[in-house]
Amino acid sequence: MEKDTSFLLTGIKFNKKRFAGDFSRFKKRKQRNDDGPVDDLSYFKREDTEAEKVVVSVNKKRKRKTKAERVEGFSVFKGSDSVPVVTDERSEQEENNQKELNRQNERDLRLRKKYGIHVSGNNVPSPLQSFAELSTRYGCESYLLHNLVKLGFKEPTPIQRQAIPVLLSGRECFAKAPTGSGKTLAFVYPMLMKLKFYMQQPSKDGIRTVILCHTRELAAQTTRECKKMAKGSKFRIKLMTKELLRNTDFTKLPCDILISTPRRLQLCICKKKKKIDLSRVEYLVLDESDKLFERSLLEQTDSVVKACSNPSIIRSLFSATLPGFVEDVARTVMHDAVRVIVGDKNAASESIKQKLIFAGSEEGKLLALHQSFAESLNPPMLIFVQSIERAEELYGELKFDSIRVGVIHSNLSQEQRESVIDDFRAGKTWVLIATDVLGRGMDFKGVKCVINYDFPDCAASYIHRIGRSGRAGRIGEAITFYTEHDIPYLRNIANVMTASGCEVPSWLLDMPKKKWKKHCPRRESISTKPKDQEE
Ligand SMILES: Nc1ncnc2c1ncn2[C@@H]1O[C@H](COP(=O)(O)OP(=O)(O)OP(=O)(O)O)[C@@H](O)[C@H]1O
Repeated sequence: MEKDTSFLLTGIKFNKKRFAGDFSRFKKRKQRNDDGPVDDLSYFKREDTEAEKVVVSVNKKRKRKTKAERVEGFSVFKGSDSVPVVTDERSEQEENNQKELNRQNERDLRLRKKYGIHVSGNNVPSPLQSFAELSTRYGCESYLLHNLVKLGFKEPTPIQRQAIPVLLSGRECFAKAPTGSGKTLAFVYPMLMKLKFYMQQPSKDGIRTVILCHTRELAAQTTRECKKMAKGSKFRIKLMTKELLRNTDFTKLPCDILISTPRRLQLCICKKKKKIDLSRVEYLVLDESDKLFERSLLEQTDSVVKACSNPSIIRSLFSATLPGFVEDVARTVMHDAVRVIVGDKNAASESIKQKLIFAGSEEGKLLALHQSFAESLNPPMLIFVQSIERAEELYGELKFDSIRVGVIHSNLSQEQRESVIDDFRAGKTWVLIATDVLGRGMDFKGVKCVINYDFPDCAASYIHRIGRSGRAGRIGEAITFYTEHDIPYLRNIANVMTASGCEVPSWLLDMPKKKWKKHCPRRESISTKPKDQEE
């Protein structure tokens, strides 16, 4: 039965004779749909012309190509597969556009291959060929480009080439790139570019960006880097300090970028009065994201992520290590994200020469350390131990030697920690003994050598610790002492070494694999005193 559509034409006098041609076309379509219900959606479909069929098939090929680009087995970051629907007739212009698009895709693939960039996700934006493209493609303000020049950065690093366009195109980003490869700039710079529109009239919308860092030291360092990159702008960049936490009415805090540890920010969220409002945050960065999602920080991180409730928020997760559980978390919080992986998944930075030394016993470690100082002390140097107690013990052993040594761990006050770091940065101390509190994220430019005095507790911790050297393309050295306790886990380190291009003796690779849970064995105390003289 024909549906009565006459109400659509009420009040219109229709000259059927004059528009007979058009009228007959409508009639034909009606007839065709007499077979089925008129309100079927197919009523609105029209037959593809031959030209359109060609375009559609080109689009299908494009669609397949985009999918092939994804890293296999990774389906988290699926989203809008927004291949444009071509409805108009194909013109010469469109054909040229398609050719240009294909050329662009090929250029992107070549560039990614050259820099070891792997991407997954839909319609991933083209990587940057140079920093100049920030201006030509994205209209970056000149003061920001000048800041890059002042910082001496000539070329983007691989992670910057890909992550910056992803964030600038308003996509969420899940990124893994080697230690010391410039991830901080990769997430700070696009933020500064996106926030630019408010520069003339600072926003009164409260906090617009949050960067979470796992330690106060890293938060302080990131704040400093942000300020360097934003120099010349009016951005209000704030570090969440103890004082700010205690004395601030957060309902009135003018702030564009807030950098904090999850613990301090959680305290502000839970405050009874004058508490912080994060519901308007536009950008949330979880730096060292795998650490932030570890059990010790998970609850605090989670409450910050929840408090940043703006539905159009752009979140990004950055780290040099990317275990499966972080991807699982990403699945639950991110939407239409792009995943960017630079280099091998389980590798350390390739510019670090890695060595394993069998020290036999605790005594043997101390001897080996003294020997390496005597042969070639190559400061500045970092020495990692597994506990606060052992850090103090080793400091006690070395402080009377003729080398300038410092120690840092979480039992020191904030002021003491800051002063130790300042001394190390200024070259007043040459050797810094540290627990894992300094194992991640810290950028001491000149560190030439890292010694793992105590074997690290997991592969990720190994990668981050040794990554304190060999930063920004410099050459570094990493020496790891091991004793009988550590032998079952040697194979895991050997795997990292192989993945980062280091030569590893074949006997090491023949060792059985052992699933690595937190390895923190009881070790004899560090002491040169004969046992009967120890207190
Ligand atoms: N494009 C660039 N060219 C040269 N140096 C750069 C560039 N971008 C960043 N750097 C420098 O590289 C060093 C390492 O950067 P950053 O601390 O961001 O590394 P990262 O990838 O976050 O390392 P980690 O994983 O250890 O935290 C810094 O000293 C930074 O100033």
